[in-house]
Parts: sequence; C-alpha cells; structure tokens
Amino acid sequence: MTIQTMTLGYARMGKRRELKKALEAFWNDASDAESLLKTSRDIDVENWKTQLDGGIDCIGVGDRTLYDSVLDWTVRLGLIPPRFRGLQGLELYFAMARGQTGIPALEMTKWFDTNYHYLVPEIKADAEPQANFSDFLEIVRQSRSLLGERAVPIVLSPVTLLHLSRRKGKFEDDLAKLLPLYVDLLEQLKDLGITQVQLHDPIGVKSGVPDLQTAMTETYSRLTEVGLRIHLVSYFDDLGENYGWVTQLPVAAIGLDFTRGRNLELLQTQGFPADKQLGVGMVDARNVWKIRPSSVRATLEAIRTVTTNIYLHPSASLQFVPHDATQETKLPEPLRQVLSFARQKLEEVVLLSADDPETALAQIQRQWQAFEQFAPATPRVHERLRDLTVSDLERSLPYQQRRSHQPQLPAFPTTTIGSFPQTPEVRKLRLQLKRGEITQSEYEQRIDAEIAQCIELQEQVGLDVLVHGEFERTDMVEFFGQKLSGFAFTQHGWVQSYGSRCVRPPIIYGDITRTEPMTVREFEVARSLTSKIVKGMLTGPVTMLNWSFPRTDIPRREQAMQIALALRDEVADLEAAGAQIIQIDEPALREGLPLKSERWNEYLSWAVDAFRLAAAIAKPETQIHTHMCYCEFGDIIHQIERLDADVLSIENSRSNNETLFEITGAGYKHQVGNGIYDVHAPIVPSVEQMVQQLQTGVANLPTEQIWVNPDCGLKTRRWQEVIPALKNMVEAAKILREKPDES
Ligand SMILES: Nc1nc2c(c(=O)[nH]1)N[C@@H](CNc1ccc(C(=O)N[C@@H](CCC(=O)N[C@@H](CCC(=O)N[C@@H](CCC(=O)O)C(=O)O)C(=O)O)C(=O)O)cc1)CN2
Ligand code: MET
Ligand SMILES: [Zn+2]
Repeated sequence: MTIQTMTLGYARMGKRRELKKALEAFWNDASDAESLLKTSRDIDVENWKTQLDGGIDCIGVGDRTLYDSVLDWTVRLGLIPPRFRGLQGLELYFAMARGQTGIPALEMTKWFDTNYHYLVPEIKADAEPQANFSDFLEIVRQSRSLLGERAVPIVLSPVTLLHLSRRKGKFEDDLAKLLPLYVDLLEQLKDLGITQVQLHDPIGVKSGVPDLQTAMTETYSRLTEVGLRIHLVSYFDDLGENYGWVTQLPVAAIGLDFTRGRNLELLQTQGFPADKQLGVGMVDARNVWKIRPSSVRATLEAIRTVTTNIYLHPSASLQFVPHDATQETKLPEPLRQVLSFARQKLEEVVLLSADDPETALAQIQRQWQAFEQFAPATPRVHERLRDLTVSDLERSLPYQQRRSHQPQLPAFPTTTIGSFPQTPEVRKLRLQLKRGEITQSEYEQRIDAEIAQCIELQEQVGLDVLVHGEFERTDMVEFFGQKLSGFAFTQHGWVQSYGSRCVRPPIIYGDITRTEPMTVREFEVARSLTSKIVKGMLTGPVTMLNWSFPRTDIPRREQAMQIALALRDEVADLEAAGAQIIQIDEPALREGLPLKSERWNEYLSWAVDAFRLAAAIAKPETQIHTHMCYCEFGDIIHQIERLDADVLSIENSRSNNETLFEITGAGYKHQVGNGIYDVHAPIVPSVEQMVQQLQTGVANLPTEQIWVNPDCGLKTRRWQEVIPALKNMVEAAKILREKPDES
C-alpha cells in the first residue's frame, strides 16, 4: 500500500531570496507594506505549488513569516511586553524583532542546535494574553483554496513556546493562560473545514526539561477535545526518556526524527501504539545529501516490523536547506548528483512512499558510487592527525605566565569583533569580479581601499586594537570554504539565519586541506597602514563545521580536526607576518552542543580539542582571542576555560549581562570582552548606556580582565550607525578609565 507523505514546513525566503529583498526595501522606506506582504504571499503560493507538483499528500502550511515564526506566535497570542504597548501592526512586529530608539528588541537566540535564530518571548507573571489569529487563519484559508484537503496547518505547541520563553510566573499558570487560546484557534481552524493540524513540539527531545510530562499531557488532553486529528511533531533528536509517555499522549499521530539520535532503537525496544500513526522523518532536513539507499531501506524495514501505520516526511521543516540542487550548475557533476535540497527532498519522500522504490534507489546508489570515486582523499591529512601528541594541543606557557609577554594596553582596551559594514558597494565588487567585469587585481585594490578607509576610521575613533574589516569575506564561513580544498560552495544555496539575513553554508565533501595562506594578504595590508596593533581574524574549526553541511561518511570530530590543522598553519603564517593578536571566532561552538546533556562531554571534548589544535601553535607572546555570540555558557564554562583563549568576547547586550554573570560566577580568570552594545539592532547606543554596561563588568570582574567591544561584528550595520556608536563606545571606556567606581 502506498504510504502517505507530508511536509513540516518549507524554505521561506523564496527561490531568489525575494523576501530578503522585500524586507530590506521596506525597512529602508523604499517600498510599502502592501508590496512586502504581496511578496510574502507569492512565495508561499510558489512553495505550495512546488510541494503540490512534487506529489506531497499533506502539505504543512502557515509557517511563512516576515521575520521569525516564534515571534509570529508570540504576537498572535498577544504576548506583548509592556515596552511595546502603543505600537501596532507591522510597526509593533518589527519593533519586537529589531528594536526602536529607546525600545530594545526581544532577545534573539539559536533555535535548538541550528543556525536559525528566533526571538525569545518575554512573559510577565501578570500577562493577560489576548489572541488574534486572523493572519494565520487567512493563510490557512488561502492555502485551502489552492491545496484543498492537503493543507495541514503548522502550529507551534504552547509547551515548546513557553519553555523557550523568558517567564516570570509559574509554568502551569502560564500554560493555563495559553491553553484556552489554543483551543480557540483549533476551533476556528475546524470552522474553516480543517480536519488535521501539526503541533510542533521539539522541546520533547531535550533532556532534563522539568515537568514536561504533566505539561504535555494537560496540553494534548485539552487540545484533542476539539476533535481535530493532531500530529504531534518532534525533531532534531530522539525522544529519549520521554519516549514511553509521549507515545501514549492522546493524539492521532506522532512524527519522529529518524536521522538523528536513537528513535529507531526506542521504537524497536519500546514498541509503538497500534492506535496511532507514526510519522517517519527519514529524509534529512538538516543536510544536503541524498538518501543512502541501503540505510533508508534498512530503517524502513525495521520500522515496518514494529508498525505499518506510517506516513513519511522530511526529518524537520525544509527551511534548513536551500531550494533546488539542480540550479548548482557550477558544481562538478558527480557531486551535484548526490546533493538534495528542498525540491529533491520532496522527491525523496515521495519515492520512498512508492510501492516499489527499488528502481529509483538503485539509480541513487549508482550516483553515490560515482561520487565516491570522485571525492578528494588526502592521505597526508590523516597522517598529520594520527601523529598528533598532547603537546600539540597545549600553549607553550600557561595563561598567567604568558600574559606578561603579550601586548600591554591601556585599562579597558577597546576593539571590535572583526567585520565592518558590508555595503552594497563592497558586495557589488564581488559581483563584478564574478561576472568578469573587473580583474582579481582590481578587486584586491578596491578591497585594500576599503581596508585603508577602515583603518583610518578606527584610528580617528580611537580604538586600541584594530582590525582590517573583513571586506574580502562574503561570510565568515563561506569565505574559508572557498579557500580550502575539500569544501564546495554553491551559487544559490541560501538558507535563512535570522530575519532577512541568509547564509550559503559550504558543503564538505572530501578531506580538508589548506593550499595557501587565506588571510595573510589583507592582514598585511592593514598592518602596513597603522602603528597600532591589528588583530588577525579567523573562523574557528567548530564553527566552520557547524555552519557548513558536513560529510556523513566520517565523524564530525575528524572533520573538525582537519579544519583545525588548516587553521593551525594559518595561525603560524599570521604570526610570521607580524600578528601579535589573533582572534579565532567560535560563535557556533555552543550551538553544536547536543540537545541531550549526556552527549555533551563527547562533543565538547573534541570541539575544544579542535580549537586548541588550531590555537596552540601560537607563541606565548601572541594573544589569542575568541568570540562567541547568542549563547549561554553557564553549563559549559569549564570547557570554555579549557579553550585556553587569552581573551573571550561574548554577546551580552540583548540578554541583560546574563552571560557575563555566568562567567564571573564560575570564577573565569582570563580576559573578557563583555559585548556592550547590540550590533543587530539599527540603533546607536548612548555613552551612558555603555558606561552602565561596563560598570556591570567592573562590579563583577577585576579591571585588568575587562575588554570593551560591541557584541558581534558590524557587517550588518551601516557606517552612519557604526561611526557614532564606536565613538560612544570609546568615550565610555575613557570614562571608566578615569573613574571606574562611579556611576
Ligand atoms: N554563516 C554564518 N552564520 C551566522 C553568522 C555569520 O556571520 N555567518 N552570524 C550570526 C548571525 N547570522 C548572520 C547571517 C548572515 C548575515 C549576513 O549578513 N548575510 C548576508 C549575505 C552574506 C553574503 O554572502 N554576501 C555576499 C553577497 C551575496 C549577494 O547577495 N549577492 C547578490 C549580488 C550583490 C548585490 O547586489 O548585493 C546576488 O547574488 O544577488 C557577498 O558579500 O558577496 C545577507 O543576508 O545579506 C549576517 C548574520 C549567526 N550565524
Ligand atoms: C557571528 S560572529 C562574527 C565574527 C566575525 N569576526 C565578525 O566580526 O563578523
Ligand atoms: Zn558574533
């Protein structure tokens, strides 16, 4: 019998990133709300058609968003923090996402272990949420006119929403406030003729969530009374210790991720209730590789021995992969043949549901064989890794001893995180180079002019440690991917990171090697233009891995170590070129932490080792900085210490110094740059605000441990925001130098 197929959400930006362009035009007052909303609707319709034409039986709808879908539910549920009261409509929505002068945005953080960021709902104890689901109902109505019965609304579960929120009240009180609103929503969907809904509840895969069983039991008992078929969907890992009771919840169907974690094992050992349907997420929505025929065949067979009452879907929303691999005509054919982006994932789900998928699977098997002959293998890398010893991961002097050999700077030294505005002009240069309209040497000359301007500006502003500005980089990961062999990069492989911002994650397809220095030229240009210290800037091995699409045939650890070797050589080259300070960014280190704490140690042990392998070659005189953003550290602070970076700069400004408290509470002894302004909001922070932030630092850390910097790179900002903001920041540092104790 043919199996039913379903999708759990689709890429949101449009095939040519139409939404990004529409959003940015709207924010820049170059277009109106009408045309923004039209673009968004058009993308939705296009996506629905793609899924319909792809032969999907049940199409997830309602996940389209103008910024972030968690924010959408926050607004629909009327969970508006008091500082936004008085605002309405799109103005309210974008103020919550991006802030307004005097009104800070909601905090932004990572969506589980992905590079997608959501806005954290804030719920006061006395919140009285008033829901308005009209936009969602309108989307559902539109989808039904095109898709009819196939449209299945995607709803974010109140349990996941609350667990991801900053809350002041008791969990059960907050849940009790939300449940009637959700019941109301399902009633209204039912009135539209809807018979089934997806409730996305990924929180169930995290370990150690308190009172989850009570909350989910209460939620699904209430919601199921409305009389719709509820698909409870979980993804990103297995249900772990929750498997037993989750599968007994009063819902019609449960979707599980069979690409990560050990759901198959749980299914085999604990069974699956005969009265429920099992959603099988077997096509990996988080990576770009085609299915491996032997492995999907085995998984499907194993599942079928437990239950045959199944439907098939990708392992999660397809928002995490680009649109269409057939567009990547510049990639070598043997590689392109084994790539699967969103459109190909649909094909895979459909082919697996067919009565006899064998012919198609055999063809995919042949494509994999051709790929394996083609992918680069470099024995030298394996030899180098095999020959490593413990001392290769160790700086030659401990922190306290090497510190005095390193650059001596004024108290509260000021610096930036690396990037400066990526203006349309800089991007255009790259486009011109790509089209052959300018030569490589013209391109470099123009980049060097940007560097020169940036150095001059930093001197004028009075920063202590300068950077070259990263103008030559499309993105901190893609840039290195383009320089290293073993990485492939795409032309159109965009995925949303947050709001209108997208990334093109490179694809790791072979052993990784560095064929030449990657950053030395621009570093030298910058250094030649100033007598101040210029920091060398690198992206760390774990971040490169986590923000790429990795290979699935060798462990992630090995891939991280290969990248680390390449970076180690780069660190040595930067030092040789005169770098006294080198920053190795690891913003994705924390994001890669497994969702289950019992797997943390395994991950952290190799992740931290990879960083150390890259950094430890530095001489004691060289100061190693690292930078992390959008994460909490409290629970992994000892592993952060083990990185043994001399200076750690952290994102902080949107989360009220919590990260700083976590660090100081744990007695962190190395230097810390507590990000004192939020670079992701288009706002210039005042001197007073930054002095205040710094004073929080002073109250918690000895002065000699404190650095002064923004909370992340400035590439998304405009010069007119950056210049006054940095001037204010330097001014704030000066005030602290003069009278550190006064407020
Ligand atoms: N990989 C990654 N993940 C990250 C971050 C990060 O920096 N990198 N930072 C954190 C926040 N996330 C971010 C993600 C993306 C961007 C960002 O600025 N992305 C740019 C794209 C960067 C890029 O590749 N730019 C290309 C230009 C690509 C482009 O749009 N080209 C145009 C032509 C040029 C033009 O007309 O503008 C086209 O192809 O149509 C370049 O500089 O060369 C964007 O969305 O606008 C910022 C932060 C967490 N995760
Ligand atoms: C997402 S972390 C960014 C670090 C990088 N050096 C930059 O300044 O953009
Ligand atoms: Zn950052």
